[in-house]
Amino acid sequence: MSIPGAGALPRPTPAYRWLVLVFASLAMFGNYYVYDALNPVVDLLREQQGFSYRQIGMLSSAYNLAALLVLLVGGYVIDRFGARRAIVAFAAVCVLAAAVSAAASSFPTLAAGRFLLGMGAEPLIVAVTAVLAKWFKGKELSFAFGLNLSISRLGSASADWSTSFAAPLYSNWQDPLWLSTGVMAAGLGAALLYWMLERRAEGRFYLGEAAATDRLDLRSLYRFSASYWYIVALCVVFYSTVFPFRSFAIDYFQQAHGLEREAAGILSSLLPVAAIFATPLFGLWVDRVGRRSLFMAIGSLVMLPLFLAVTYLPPGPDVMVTIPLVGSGEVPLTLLCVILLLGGVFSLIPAVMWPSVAYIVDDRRLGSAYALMTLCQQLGWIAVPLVVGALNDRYLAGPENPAGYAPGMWFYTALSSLGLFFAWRLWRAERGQGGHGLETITVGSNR
Ligand SMILES: C[C@H](NC(=O)[C@@H](N)CCCCN)C(=O)O
Repeated sequence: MSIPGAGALPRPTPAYRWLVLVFASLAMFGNYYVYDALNPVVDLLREQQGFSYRQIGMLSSAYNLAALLVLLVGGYVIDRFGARRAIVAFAAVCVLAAAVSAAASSFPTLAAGRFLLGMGAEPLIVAVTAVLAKWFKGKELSFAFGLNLSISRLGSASADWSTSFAAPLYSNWQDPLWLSTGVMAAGLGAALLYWMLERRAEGRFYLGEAAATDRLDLRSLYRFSASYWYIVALCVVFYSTVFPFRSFAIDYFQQAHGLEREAAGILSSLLPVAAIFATPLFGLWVDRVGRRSLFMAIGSLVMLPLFLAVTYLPPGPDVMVTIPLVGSGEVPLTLLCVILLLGGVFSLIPAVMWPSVAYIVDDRRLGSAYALMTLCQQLGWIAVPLVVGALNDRYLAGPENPAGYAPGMWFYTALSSLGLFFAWRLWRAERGQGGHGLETITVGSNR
């Protein structure tokens, strides 16, 4: 929407832009916290509610199913009502979803809460992306995206850390979820502050044309190149591996490796913590050197042996890991090394993969390209927790039978090898005649 007389208005000041980034990112902090708040209560849900691993997998998939449905119309809602209102509305849905989950007394109600969360959380991510594009286009857009993602990951890490700083809440599975409702309510507060900031900016600053949101145009399916589809395929298998692994990780560290809940939470948090720092750095590095498809292939190669390493390598000596102001825990050296390596991959691949799409797809279809990629991501991510949950149940995984977790780890490994295959195909395509410059474009080059 263009603003009348916009030409006469100044662009927003840098301080105003960065304040917008802070509030939009705090809403994302709440969003990622609520999603990950379920992970540390998996063992309690099994003990206190008698849920099977298959049901835990279904809770995860309920989120993705809702996200899949709502992403089809989310772009329309954002275009129709504006990102400003959409952010507040979707953040409010997340608060409601968190409260429904915390108050649930049965599996269907908890599943309904996670379904509702998918309806709010994924379009909230899309709306925040649209807001950042609007305020930062032609300015520090990549850096703003990087910082936004880092603050979001801090939300994920904080949910893991709640096993330490909110340890007394973990006598039952509901209190940690009430805490997550409070955190998301604060996120809604941040969304409202963002709403006020943008309203105040109207008539004072020129914000440019509203950016293309991630609106899905299914006709575009036929128009993308092979390189785009290799990236989408990598995105699907990469996130279908990492996110479900995270969903089960705290419980897995407790049951299969005998860690205390606090230590398991600290260990699991190292994945997003590594990403908080490393994602923007990898982004800056790749902008300088190019070689994007090669980096995606390297990331996929590093990931390949990690799930088998946690399953079959000896644990090694215990090491004390301390997170200042949060807590500390003793974790086996092998697990620590694997999670740090996985954290590196979790930083490298997203830092390279999402921006790479912008080099491959025409500007006018970028919104559609991202929407389609997110949609495909949800499809894979729906299926994998169901499979892993079923495998854990089928092979009677538990503290008395840690080997029962091995089939799930083999499944992650199979997905990782597919990821490596797609990354390799992308690398070959990009080195050939039809390459889009993923290997060559750098900040110094003229494209
Ligand atoms: C940038 C990317 N985000 C996504 O993949 C989202 N569609 C889903 C995030 C859900 C986190 N609870 C990422 O986080 O790497």
